[in-house]
Amino acid sequence: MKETYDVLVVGGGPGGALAAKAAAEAGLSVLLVEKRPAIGAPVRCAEGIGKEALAEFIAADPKWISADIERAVLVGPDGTRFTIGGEAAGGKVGYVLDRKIFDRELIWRAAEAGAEIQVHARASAPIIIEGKLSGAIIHQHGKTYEVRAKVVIAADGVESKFAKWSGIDTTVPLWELETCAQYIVNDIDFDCKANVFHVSNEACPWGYIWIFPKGPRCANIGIGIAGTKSGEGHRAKDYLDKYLAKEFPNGKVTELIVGGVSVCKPLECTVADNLIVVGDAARLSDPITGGGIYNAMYTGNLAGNIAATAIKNGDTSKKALMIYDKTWRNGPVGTTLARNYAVKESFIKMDDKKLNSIVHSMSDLKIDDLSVKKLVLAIFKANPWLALELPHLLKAL
Ligand SMILES: Cc1cc2nc3c(=O)[nH]c(=O)nc-3n(C[C@H](O)[C@H](O)[C@H](O)COP(=O)(O)OP(=O)(O)OC[C@H]3O[C@@H](n4cnc5c(N)ncnc54)[C@H](O)[C@@H]3O)c2cc1C
Repeated sequence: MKETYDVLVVGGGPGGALAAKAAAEAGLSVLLVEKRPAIGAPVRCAEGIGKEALAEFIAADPKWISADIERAVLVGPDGTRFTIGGEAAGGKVGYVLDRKIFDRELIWRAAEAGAEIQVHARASAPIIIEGKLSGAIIHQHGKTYEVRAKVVIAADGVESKFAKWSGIDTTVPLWELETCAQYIVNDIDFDCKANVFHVSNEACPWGYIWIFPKGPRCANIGIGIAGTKSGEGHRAKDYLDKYLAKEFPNGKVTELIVGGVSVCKPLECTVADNLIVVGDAARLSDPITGGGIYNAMYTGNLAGNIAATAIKNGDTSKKALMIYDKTWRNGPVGTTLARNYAVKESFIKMDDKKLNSIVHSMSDLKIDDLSVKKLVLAIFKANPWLALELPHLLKAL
């Protein structure tokens, strides 16, 4: 590890990897530090991503794809199913990744572009000189390093501390932090071409249960519930155990993971002097699905490029970096997050009777793609009472 770099990236997930790659490709000296000893492990993810979203950054490769997904199925509290996909989705839909391999591939590409990668290297504090962020203290193998950088990219995920240390309020309200548990379940009979989402206040309050195939007889089966709904005897894992006992009593569990997903609004501002915040650290996971791989890749790539321009122009002030914040916020990522936050706020608090009514009406719908906007408009059409109950949601579309 050297003492000085142009860019220091904190975190080796998809956001950090894309940031490091973009900055290195622009000719900058880049150090990426990852606190865990291995990139991509342990996996804290259900690993689903849309095909088109993925293709923006990397061509699909069977070595890190676990399953090719042809349809999505929404299951209501009473078991009513709404399926979308197949021809209606133009044969696209998504993949379930193998993130242990996928995350390593992304990091490898950053390294290939020239970024230095250090694992088991934890950023523990920012270096502040004359009131300005100037690098970070890094701990690795019992040694402490002072690493200076012109720009730090905080890609340290949902548990992010770096932005907070640098003066940005990153607090996630407990009710907007989904607490998740997921098993890899083997030896099960199920539709291995479908990602399944169950909604039910009784079975998964203020969240959902997912079944994402990993292979013909194997799936990630998990649950996210609102932090405020979790407690002794009814933690995410307790709900998941109940679900598994009912739906897949003979499934063989080979892995358990737990984790958190923020479903709040993005940070009010994602830059500061010499700092850019990306991905989950910027609270950019989708408020409805909790998905954040694409948004992390998108903002990581953008951050690497903006950092390169700012450094070349000799101005890495908050004002100069604001173009990063404006670009993602005013583009498709920001507008989708804002709309889906409004959708989530309205739907999450509905009782099971209302959820059933919506899923029943959806099961009769004929819509031609997976867009949330089209789906919500169609639901409103079939459930006119929603327009009275949720007028602000129509405006947000
Ligand atoms: C149970 C669960 C299921 C999910 N399912 C999906 C899904 O199906 N699809 C989807 O798109 N998204 C899903 N997500 C969300 C997805 O995992 C994240 O949105 C995505 O990984 C964000 O990427 P990132 O690079 O911002 O952060 P991360 O991938 O979290 O990477 C951050 C990295 O920073 C490292 N780090 C943290 N602090 C430091 C430090 N101080 N020093 C050095 N390194 C540090 C961490 O170890 C970590 O490796 C799920 C999340 C959970 C918890």
